Amino acid sequence: MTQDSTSLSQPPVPHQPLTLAILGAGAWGSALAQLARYNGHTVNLWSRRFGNSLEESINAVDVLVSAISMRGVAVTAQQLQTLKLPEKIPIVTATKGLDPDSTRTPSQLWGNWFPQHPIVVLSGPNLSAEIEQGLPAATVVASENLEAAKIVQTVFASNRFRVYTSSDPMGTELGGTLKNVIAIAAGVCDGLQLGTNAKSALLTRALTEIIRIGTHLGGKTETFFGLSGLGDMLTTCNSALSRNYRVGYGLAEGKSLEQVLTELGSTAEGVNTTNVLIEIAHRERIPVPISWQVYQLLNHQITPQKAVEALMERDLKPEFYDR
Ligand SMILES: NC(=O)c1ccc[n+]([C@@H]2O[C@H](COP(=O)([O-])OP(=O)(O)OC[C@H]3O[C@@H](n4cnc5c(N)ncnc54)[C@H](O)[C@@H]3O)[C@@H](O)[C@H]2O)c1
Ligand SMILES: O=P(O)(O)OC[C@H](O)CO
Repeated sequence: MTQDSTSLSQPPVPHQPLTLAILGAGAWGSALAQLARYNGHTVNLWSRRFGNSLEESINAVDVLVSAISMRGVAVTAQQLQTLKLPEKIPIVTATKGLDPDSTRTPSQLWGNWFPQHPIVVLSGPNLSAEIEQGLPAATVVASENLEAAKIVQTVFASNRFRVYTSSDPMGTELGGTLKNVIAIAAGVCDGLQLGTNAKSALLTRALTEIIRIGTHLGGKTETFFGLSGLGDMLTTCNSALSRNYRVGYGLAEGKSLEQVLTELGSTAEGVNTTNVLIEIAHRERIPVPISWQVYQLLNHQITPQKAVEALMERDLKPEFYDR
């Protein structure tokens, strides 16, 4: 068997066991902890509800990972600022959401609060239930500090989890965040049994919409065609394991949002993300027709059937505008 020539040109990677603090012992924090432990690393998995204090959990760690849902990020970071985080360690953010107060992404928030630390975004098609079963998956670690991204790559990469680096943290983060809005729409599409043609049309036009917003906010176009963009959209929009997809599916079945969220009993970031996204889109005057219908649906302004009609009856236009 010939060796992959690209691997010969890659720099040597540190394989020594590290100590990680993973904040958030929910579905994703627990799966990331399993991946890191699989590679022989020590993990302090912190929960606000049980176990060691935040101060104990971050003591002498080499890497900090945040897998907290969006609503807990600001409050946890504020707590962290009063503590002594080991100097210059990478902070990895794995949250897929937008801050409702500032409309900023988690990596922007972490970068603002901890300017001395390299910030790394971890995002990709990563349903935690599949990862915890040991099924193969891939993800992206993106940072302006490529050395930090490479460290995080080696922490998590294994024969069951392939990790790519990227120098586009904003694009990587926005792909994973914005697809949650589309996953709600995809759940509606399947719940109404609109067929395969409709689903393909929805996802293809949604990618155009994500790229329009994502590039406006600073992401690179090609990133949205990668694992953290198209890849994560395909996973989340096609799996009943996705909580955001289940929100849309439940709404199409005639359930109220409150009922769906109660039955879910877990984080569906797309609900908050839709509201923040529409605020950004209005402020920046970015057309987001699909996300707008999801927004109206979540805010009890329209039925699933009316949302489909509204999308189908929009003004006719070319698929692509000439540049
Ligand atoms: N589950 C997945 O498959 C998956 C995969 C990739 C990314 N993500 C993202 O990871 C994030 C977490 O998702 P999850 O699936 O683990 O959700 P979850 O509901 O299972 O867990 C959320 C975690 O955040 C913590 N948290 C919430 N509010 C908090 C607060 N105020 N203070 C401190 N901690 C708080 C909870 O205690 C819990 O540990 C989300 O942004 C999600 O989009 C999830
Ligand atoms: O369960 P969801 O909808 O939050 O999706 C989980 C991950 O984001 C999939 O990559």
